[in-house]
Amino acid sequence: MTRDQWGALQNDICKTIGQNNYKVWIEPLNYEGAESGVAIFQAPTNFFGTYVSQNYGDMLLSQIASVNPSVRRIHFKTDVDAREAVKAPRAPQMAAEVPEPVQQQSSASDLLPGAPLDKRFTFDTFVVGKPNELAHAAARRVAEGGPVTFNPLFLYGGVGLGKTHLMHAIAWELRTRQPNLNVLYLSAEQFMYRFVQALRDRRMMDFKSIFRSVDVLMVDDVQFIAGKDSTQEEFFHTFNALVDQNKQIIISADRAPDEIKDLENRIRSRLQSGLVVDLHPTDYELRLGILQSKVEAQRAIYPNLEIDPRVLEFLAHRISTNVRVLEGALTRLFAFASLVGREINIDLTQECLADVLRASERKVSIEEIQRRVAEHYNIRLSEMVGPKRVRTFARPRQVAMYLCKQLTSRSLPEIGRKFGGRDHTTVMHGVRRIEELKIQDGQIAEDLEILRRTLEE
Ligand SMILES: Nc1ncnc2c1ncn2[C@@H]1O[C@H](COP(=O)(O)OP(=O)(O)OP(=O)(O)O)[C@@H](O)[C@H]1O
Repeated sequence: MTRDQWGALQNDICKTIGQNNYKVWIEPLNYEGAESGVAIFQAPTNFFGTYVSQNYGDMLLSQIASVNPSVRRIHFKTDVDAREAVKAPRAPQMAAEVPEPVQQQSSASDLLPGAPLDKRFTFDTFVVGKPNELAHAAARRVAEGGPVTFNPLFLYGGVGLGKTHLMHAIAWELRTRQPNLNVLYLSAEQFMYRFVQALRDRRMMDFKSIFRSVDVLMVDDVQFIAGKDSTQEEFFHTFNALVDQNKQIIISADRAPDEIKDLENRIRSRLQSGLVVDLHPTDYELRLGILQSKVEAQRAIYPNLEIDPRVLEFLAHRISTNVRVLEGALTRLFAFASLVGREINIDLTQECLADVLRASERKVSIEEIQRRVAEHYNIRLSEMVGPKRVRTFARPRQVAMYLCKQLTSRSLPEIGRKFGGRDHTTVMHGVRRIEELKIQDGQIAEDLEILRRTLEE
C-alpha cells in the first residue's frame, strides 16, 4: 500500500469509526510502508499501539487488505520508551473498554485477546419475549457472578436473534458488579487468529498463560472452529483448564452443539455438559416490542419526526427474518423521513423500504388470503369477490383486503383488481374500516389474529 492509498483510506476509516475516535486513535499513526505482507505503523507509545491493535486492528486490516490484498498483518512500532504509555491519550467515552497492556513489547499487542464491547448491547436494551426468555434468564444468572452452577452456558440461535447482544450484556454487567474480574470476550475467529499468530511467533506459552488467567471466557460464534483441527485442540485445552479452575465459560453458536459438523466429539460433549439454551425465532409480539424500544433511540436522534404507530405493526408483520434487518429498516426509515421532511407513515415506509419488504415477503398470495378468509367466515369465494354489498359479504371482503395490504406488497389498485375489479379507493376504505374495527371490536381483532397466524404458517 502506498502512502497515497493510506491517505485515501483514512477518509473511509473516519466514516467507519466516527471523527472523534479517528482523531484520537488513527490520525496520530504514521504509516511507514508495507513489507512481506506486513503494514508497519509508527505509534506514539506502546500503549497506543496496543490499544489500536486491540480495538481497531481487524477493521484496519480489512480496510488495508481491500486496497492491497497482500497485506495480512499490521505491526505497530514505537521509538518511545514503554513508560510513556501512561501518557497515551484516552478517549473518555471508551474508558471502560481500554484494556491494560499485557506486555511492554509492542509486538505483544498482537497477542492481546479480547474484542471491544458494544455500548448499546446491555440488559437494559434487550427486549424479552417468549422466544428468548429462557436464554435471557440464563444470561442474567451468569451475569450475577455467583458460584458457577452451569458450565458452559451455551447460547444458540439463528442469525441476528441477539446472541452477541446477550453476551455483551453479561460482560457489561459483570464488569459493573465485579470490576476486578478478568472478563474476556472474543469471537472464535479471533481466538483462532491469536492462536495462529502465537504459533507463528513461537509464543505459545504467552498465549496459554493469557487465556488461562481469565475469570470468565466468552467465545462468540464457536461454529467457526469446526473443521479447524489444531484450533479445536487448543480450544479444548483452554476450555478444560478453565473449567478445572471453576471459571465461567459462555459460548454462542448459530446451532446446537450436536448440529455443528466437523467438531470433535470430545468438544461437542464438553459444550453440552453445561446449560444449552436456544433463542427461538422472534414472534410478532417480540418484534413489535423491539421496534418500540428502538424507536426511542431514533427519537433521540430525530426529536422532531412523527411516526404513525401503525408503521411499527406493519414492519413487525412484514419483516420476520431477523432483528438486524428490522433495526436497519427503522434506521433507514428515520434517516429517509428526515431527509425528505415527511412524516413516517405506511406510504413512506413502503416507498423507502420497497427492497427490504420485497426480500422478506412471505409467499402468501392474494388468492390464498381470499380463500382462507372466505373459509373462516363460511362464505363462497365468488361472494368474496362478487358485487354484493351486504354486510355478511362486505365485512369478510374488507378483512381480506386488509390482510392483503398487511401481508403482501401488492399495491391498492392491484388488490382492487383481484377483488372483482374494484377501485383502489374502495380498497383503501376497506383497509381503514378494519383498522378502526380492530380497536373497537374484539371479535374482529381475534379473527384477524387467527387468520394472520394460519396464513403465516
Ligand atoms: N431481544 C432483543 N432486544 C433488543 N435488540 C435485539 C434483540 N435481539 C436482537 N437485537 C438486536 O439485533 C441485532 C442483532 O443481534 P446480535 O448481533 O446479538 O445477533 P446474533 O444472534 O449474535 O447474530 P449473528 O448470528 O449474526 O452473530 C443487534 O443490534 C441487537 O441489539
